[in-house]
Amino acid sequence: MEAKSLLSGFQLKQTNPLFQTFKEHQYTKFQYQNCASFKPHDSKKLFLQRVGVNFSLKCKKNVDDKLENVVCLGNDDSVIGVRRKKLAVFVSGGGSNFKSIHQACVEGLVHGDIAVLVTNKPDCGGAEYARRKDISVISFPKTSIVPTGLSSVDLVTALSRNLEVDFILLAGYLKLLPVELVRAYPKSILNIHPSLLPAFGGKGYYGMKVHKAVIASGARFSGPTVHFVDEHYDTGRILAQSVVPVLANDSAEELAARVLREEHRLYVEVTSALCEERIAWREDGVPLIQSKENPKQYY
Ligand SMILES: Nc1nc2c(c(=O)[nH]1)N[C@@H](CN(C=O)c1ccc(C(=O)N[C@@H](CCC(=O)O)C(=O)O)cc1)CN2
Ligand SMILES: NCC(=O)N[C@@H]1O[C@H](COP(=O)([O-])[O-])[C@@H](O)[C@H]1O
Repeated sequence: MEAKSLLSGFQLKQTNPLFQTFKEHQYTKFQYQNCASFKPHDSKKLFLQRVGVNFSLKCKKNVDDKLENVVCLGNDDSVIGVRRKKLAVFVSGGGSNFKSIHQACVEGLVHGDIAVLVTNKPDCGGAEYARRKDISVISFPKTSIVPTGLSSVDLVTALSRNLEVDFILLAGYLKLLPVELVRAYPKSILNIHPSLLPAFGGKGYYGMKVHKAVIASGARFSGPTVHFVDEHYDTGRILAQSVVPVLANDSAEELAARVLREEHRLYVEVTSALCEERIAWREDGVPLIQSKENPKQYY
């Protein structure tokens, strides 16, 4: 259903105090996400976006006195929309991608919240940040060094049943995810890798090892890849990539820093699309992202 025709189906009630807010922001045009799949009586909240700028107004004040989910009222005052998602992030180190995604959730760039951090290194920088932000931390896997870690079965229960996590984001997690978890979250686990997969991926390719291999190869370009996770290292379906130059005199550290800056941007962009249900699957199994600015376009 065309957004325009749907818009005519909803009388935006100007008497509602929320809609007074729209006037303050001089909204020129609305882009309705996934409206066609909702019926006026659905009790979901519609995630409205101002075309060109991702701006999400929210229906009630939260603890930070910030606005939360927008409400689009149907003729019968019903509400519809995209549900805010729950995320689990897996890290093993400093967690700069994790921090970047958390900040994007707080600022409203990502329609989701980080429910839990999972790590095999309970003392890592990512875990320390999580504790400072009152985000739950789970240790995984259970080892002699980390006896408090969860088993694979207990982790699946904790994430899927107790925390009701929608999506899992790997961000510098350096262990192979168990098959139980991969199968429990089909098409719902992403990983970011610091090279243009399928090049420079697989067992042994992580952190600085990747950038050293890229430089040694003479490659002129590198960049991050966000892909869905399957049962093997780095072989899941590629969802997004971004390219940065490899300069003639680059050290591995300089290249790593250039790629990492692009990782932070790309992972937030992809997580935003994931939480707004803007991921589509081509007939040949390739995942695509629906453009925020023009829903008829995919990339
Ligand atoms: N089932 C999956 N699990 C994980 C994936 C995946 O694609 N499928 N991605 C990795 C992240 N990763 C690359 O993006 C990656 C991480 C670690 C390794 C690796 O070789 N690890 C070493 C151990 C390193 C350590 O313990 O310090 C190893 O397994 O020998 C390769 C790729 C996360 N999990
Ligand atoms: N193969 C996995 C891998 O190498 N992942 C890489 O680990 C770094 C984690 O940094 P962060 O902890 O600061 O986000 C990132 O560069 C990420 O691409």
